[in-house]
Amino acid sequence: MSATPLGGTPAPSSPSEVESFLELSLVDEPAGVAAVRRASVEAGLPDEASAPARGKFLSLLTRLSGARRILEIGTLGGYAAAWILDALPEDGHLHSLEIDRDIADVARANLRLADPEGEGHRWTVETGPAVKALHQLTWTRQAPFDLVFIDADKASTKVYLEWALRLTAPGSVVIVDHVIRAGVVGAEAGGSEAAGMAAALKLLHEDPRFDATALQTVTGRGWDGFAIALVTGAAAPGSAAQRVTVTPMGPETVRGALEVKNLGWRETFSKHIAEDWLDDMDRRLDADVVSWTRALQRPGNLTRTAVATTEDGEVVGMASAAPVLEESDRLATGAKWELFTVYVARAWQGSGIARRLADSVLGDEPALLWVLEDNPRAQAFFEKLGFTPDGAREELPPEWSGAHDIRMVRRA
Ligand SMILES: C[S@@+](CC[C@H](N)C(=O)[O-])C[C@H]1O[C@@H](n2cnc3c(N)ncnc32)[C@H](O)[C@@H]1O
Repeated sequence: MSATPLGGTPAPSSPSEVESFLELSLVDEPAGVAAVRRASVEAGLPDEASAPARGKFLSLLTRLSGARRILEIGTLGGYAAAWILDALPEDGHLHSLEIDRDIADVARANLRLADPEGEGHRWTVETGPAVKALHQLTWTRQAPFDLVFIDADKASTKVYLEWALRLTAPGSVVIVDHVIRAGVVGAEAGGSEAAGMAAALKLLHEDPRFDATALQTVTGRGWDGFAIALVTGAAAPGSAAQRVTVTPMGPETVRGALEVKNLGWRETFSKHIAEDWLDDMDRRLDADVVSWTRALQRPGNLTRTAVATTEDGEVVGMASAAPVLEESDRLATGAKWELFTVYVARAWQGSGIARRLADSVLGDEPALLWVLEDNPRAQAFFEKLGFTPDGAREELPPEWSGAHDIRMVRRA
């Protein structure tokens, strides 16, 4: 049959006919993307590019996830890359890795058709073995990537997933294409590709830093499938961070928690607050320990606290939240809880502890927080927790040398 748009006849009756039917009915290939597909065929590239419906899926995923920094492993002629670029915001960047020099040259020429002005700032095709490039990406400022698309040599997929963990942040999305090929998924099915995919699926399942599923699909090329994973921010299995426990603050952990907080203030605010003021804060530590301990034990205390403690009993992180007190905040945002503090000792930063602390005091309830306007790192962390700036801005007291806080809100 010849596939026809909705309402056409006869009905499609095979996977390739259904695929053509869906493409005609649903997937409008943008002109630049179509040009890349045609140029790839003319260049005689292997017929291994994503199908249009898969390309559109990647494009939608880019928009759904709000991804700005994207990593693709396995460029081929740049067909999937062109779909991603079609959805990428103006200030976004796609970094794509291709081992074959000739193929990478074709991909660059193709992507110039789709995005002539974007080379070097909206997109880059890097030639060479992906593992080498991934190693170098850890030293550049391009990571963390918001979205990683793994579509290269299947035997190495587990290794690419391990790199993806190093090059992403909690909230990032990872797609692995072709986890299923002709129904083959397990190592027992034989071959290095099947073994590679089986190892990748095992990692996606067992490593708490991923929360993943896989869907099998039928395309014109046969029985296929992809996995999709969220990077969770949990600690690596077996790592020291995983053995850190998060519990409510008690009298025995108040001092450690306040020491972590005071150090956090020095690291974060020393350019805004005078040294004397920070020294005073340290001198008040004993008095603060007494007042925090009393406050925690006071009947009806509504403040929620959390501390992160190592196996040796050292406090390496703390967080606190309380019901929103300011009527104006509550009315403007609908938030129930205000996150007051989240601090993690420097040596433990980046290991998922801050997220565990914040989750412990907020759960998933609507919440707000105020954060220094000039602290993009903290704002990026809170964005990964689901907070967004709502436009409110306040000048801080005089000792803050004119600095401002902005309000960030996480709705239900
Ligand atoms: C399935 S194709 C990619 C298709 C492309 N993502 C798309 O959907 O349009 C796989 C590509 O990965 C490349 N590749 C294979 N091994 C690689 C490696 N070790 N490093 C980088 N690229 C690799 C191949 O040369 C090939 O072009």
